[in-house]
Amino acid sequence: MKISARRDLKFIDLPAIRVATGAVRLPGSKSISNRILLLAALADGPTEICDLLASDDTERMLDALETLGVPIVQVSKDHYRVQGVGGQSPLSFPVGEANLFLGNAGTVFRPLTAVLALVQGHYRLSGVPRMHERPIADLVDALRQLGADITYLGKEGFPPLQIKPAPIRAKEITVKGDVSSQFLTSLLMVLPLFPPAAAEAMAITVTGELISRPYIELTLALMARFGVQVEREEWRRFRLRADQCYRSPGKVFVEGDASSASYFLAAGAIGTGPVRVEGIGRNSLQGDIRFAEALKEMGAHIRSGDNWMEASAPESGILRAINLDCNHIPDAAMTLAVAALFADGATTLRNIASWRVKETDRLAAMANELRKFGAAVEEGADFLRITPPAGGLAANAVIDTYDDHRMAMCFSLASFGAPVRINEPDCVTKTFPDYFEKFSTLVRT
Ligand SMILES: O=C(O)C1=C[C@@H](OP(=O)(O)O)[C@@H](O)[C@H](O)C1
Ligand SMILES: C=C(OP(=O)(O)O)C(=O)O
Repeated sequence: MKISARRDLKFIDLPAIRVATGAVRLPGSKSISNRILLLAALADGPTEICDLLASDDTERMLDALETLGVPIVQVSKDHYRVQGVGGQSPLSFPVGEANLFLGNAGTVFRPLTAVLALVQGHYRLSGVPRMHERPIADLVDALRQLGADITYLGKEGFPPLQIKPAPIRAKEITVKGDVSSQFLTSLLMVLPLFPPAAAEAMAITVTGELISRPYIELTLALMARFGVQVEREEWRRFRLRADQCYRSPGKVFVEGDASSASYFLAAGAIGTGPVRVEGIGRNSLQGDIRFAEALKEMGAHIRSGDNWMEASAPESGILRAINLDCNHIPDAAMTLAVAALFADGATTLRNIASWRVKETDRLAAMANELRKFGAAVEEGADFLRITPPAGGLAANAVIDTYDDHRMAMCFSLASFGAPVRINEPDCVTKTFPDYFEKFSTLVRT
């Protein structure tokens, strides 16, 4: 049965929800979709991509690649054919001069900066105002070590950027790992663009702690699908085996999005369940699959198969409070922060300083909005401690979403405790345009 949620462009009102059961097919993974689109463009020959995510972040990558002259055909709704422009040395795009608007998509802005810094063209890269507040200096510093000509057009260390042709020298470089793993991902993805002899001289050393490591594993796994093996020494040093270039795997399928799965699995864990997500399974490439382990620690029942996962609530109906290092699941950890409202004590989510430089300052935003339900929230430099309100969640809270898709999606779960209004719900278009429609098919008042 569908819930009757009132919705217009400005807000969505969710009634108090008691139960969540059923199954949803997940949208494609954002992280996999954008990596595969770029790898396909850099490969030699055509790649068929099935189950690609349709959302703002993937549209930004598709638009950028088309602007650069990469031939892309949409075969059907989520099925694309990309004609790679690789196989020439040095690599260049058919369009050597372009202005690219990349929205707020980190998985587009950072990797394209690295690729375009090497291809000897004139490019300007910009995004929404928030993208111009998200740091990129660590990546630019690493590319400058190779000789790249990159200028900050606004504030030093932040987009927008201008890239000009420059002599590039392959050499050993360093990159900081403690602000975003996307910088290392971007450098890894361009390793095969160097001519074979030069690639031998290339190595990337990470300085400082490397955060969000599963996303590096995802990058390496997808590069391997496109025929490129990277050798790594622990999480410190990465280099290419000689003489490798990207080769189209022919046809690739995009898994369902594990971060998007977290909202539905949490719904099952809070609201009776079982709730099943289809499109990811126990062998997923994505690190956010480990969100299910956190839910299990909170007492939820989890089952999984090759292409599905399912969550249901503990017999007691109440989740256990946890104390968890969430560095490996930075996106899905936001879902845990809202699930914490339904726990039997104070939940602590640690090692999430990167939240401050994402779609919004997520530590501050999350603390503000959780307090609207009467929760006691301690906001540390890199942690949150959430104590649920003793007498149940305050009714009719009005939640601001800060143009952050995950704020909108994870606060839908608060409706299991009380009616809630979510402002500006359309920010979900970044990764999951029909989130609220899918959510409403699972829940009952
Ligand atoms: O590489 C990726 O696909 C991503 C890496 C993570 O960012 P950080 O490495 O900045 O934590 C994650 O939050 C983001 O949504 C996607
Ligand atoms: C941090 C996120 O996005 P981005 O890829 O823009 O970094 C996210 O989706 O939660």
